[in-house]
Amino acid sequence: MSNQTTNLTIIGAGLWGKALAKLAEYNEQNNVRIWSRSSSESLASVIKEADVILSAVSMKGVRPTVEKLLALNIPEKTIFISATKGLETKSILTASQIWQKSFPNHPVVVLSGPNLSKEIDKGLPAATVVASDDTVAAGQAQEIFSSDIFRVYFNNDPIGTELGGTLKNVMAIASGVCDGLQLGTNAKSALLTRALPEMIRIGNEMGASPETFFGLSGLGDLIATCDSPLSRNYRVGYGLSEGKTLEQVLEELKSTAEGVNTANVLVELARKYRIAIPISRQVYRLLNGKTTPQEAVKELMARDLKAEFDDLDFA
Ligand SMILES: NC(=O)C1=CN([C@@H]2O[C@H](COP(=O)(O)OP(=O)(O)OC[C@H]3O[C@@H](n4cnc5c(N)ncnc54)[C@H](O)[C@@H]3O)[C@@H](O)[C@H]2O)C=CC1
Ligand SMILES: O=C(CO)COP(=O)(O)O
Repeated sequence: MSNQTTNLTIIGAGLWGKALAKLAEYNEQNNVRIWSRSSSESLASVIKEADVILSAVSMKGVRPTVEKLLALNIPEKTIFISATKGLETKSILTASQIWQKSFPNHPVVVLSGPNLSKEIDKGLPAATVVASDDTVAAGQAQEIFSSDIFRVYFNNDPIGTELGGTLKNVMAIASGVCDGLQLGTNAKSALLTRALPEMIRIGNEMGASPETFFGLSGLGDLIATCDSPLSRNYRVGYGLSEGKTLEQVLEELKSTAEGVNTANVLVELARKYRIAIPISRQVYRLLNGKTTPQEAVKELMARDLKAEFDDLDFA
């Protein structure tokens, strides 16, 4: 590991931005600054010396953040890291796609993995993935965050890495429903196992490598989020299964549950590219008051019988 100081500015001081700041500060060679909309300092002053700018804002904050930064003449060598897990309404772009389209000459890295912020805050061990077409930038991101409590892998499939974290949020809502209705371990196992090919089908259409979904950012994050009451998306599903309205659940949560918006965007994406998304579709219907938790389960069980692997393209 190099001893050179890296100036890192984190934008977004929510749960994830703060946890990432703590992880970066754990390594003494990093000089970390954190900024949010309510900060007293100007954005221009906190990014002035930045070698790396990490965005941990929620999906709806990505475009406004990008627009603020576009006005600030950032040197092309500055690396952007995107830690958001979501899809933009209308454009159907991921956060890193927005960053890369807006800053085509900058290296963009995705950071995603099974990383429940409350566990990370306690200093519990965890692992994640940094992914980029730019291997040097990915290596630098790896150095910033790697420590004896955080193991950072890299790959060169940013879209696959990002989609793992994004699509599992919808599955976590389904999983919360499954547990809330006390459907049992067999049902949960079937749900999570069938969730993976559904995520891979979407990934195939968006240019991701199927194998990425079997890694930490796919299967890893699916397991973490779908089996933990620390996950806000899981809690959305659990709350709905208890008969609460979505508004009630979100009010109680007082935090971001990206899966709600992602489910709505996914239905558009599936329509456009004719992708079968049976689980996500039931989540969408439930979130939009078009079905009940019990009815959604019945509909999934009544689907046409099919071969287990006939819809996966691993080519
Ligand atoms: N909390 C966690 O365990 C993890 C969260 N993530 C992802 O990180 C992202 C942020 O999540 P959290 O920090 O947990 O959410 P949060 O609700 O705690 O914080 C959201 C942050 O986004 C900012 N924001 C929202 N709208 C904005 C706008 N229009 N302009 C500028 N900033 C805006 C808020 O000021 C706040 O700093 C989400 O995409 C989430 O899926 C990823 C991994 C772990
Ligand atoms: O992405 C996460 C863990 O990897 C956080 O999940 P929630 O957004 O559902 O809390």
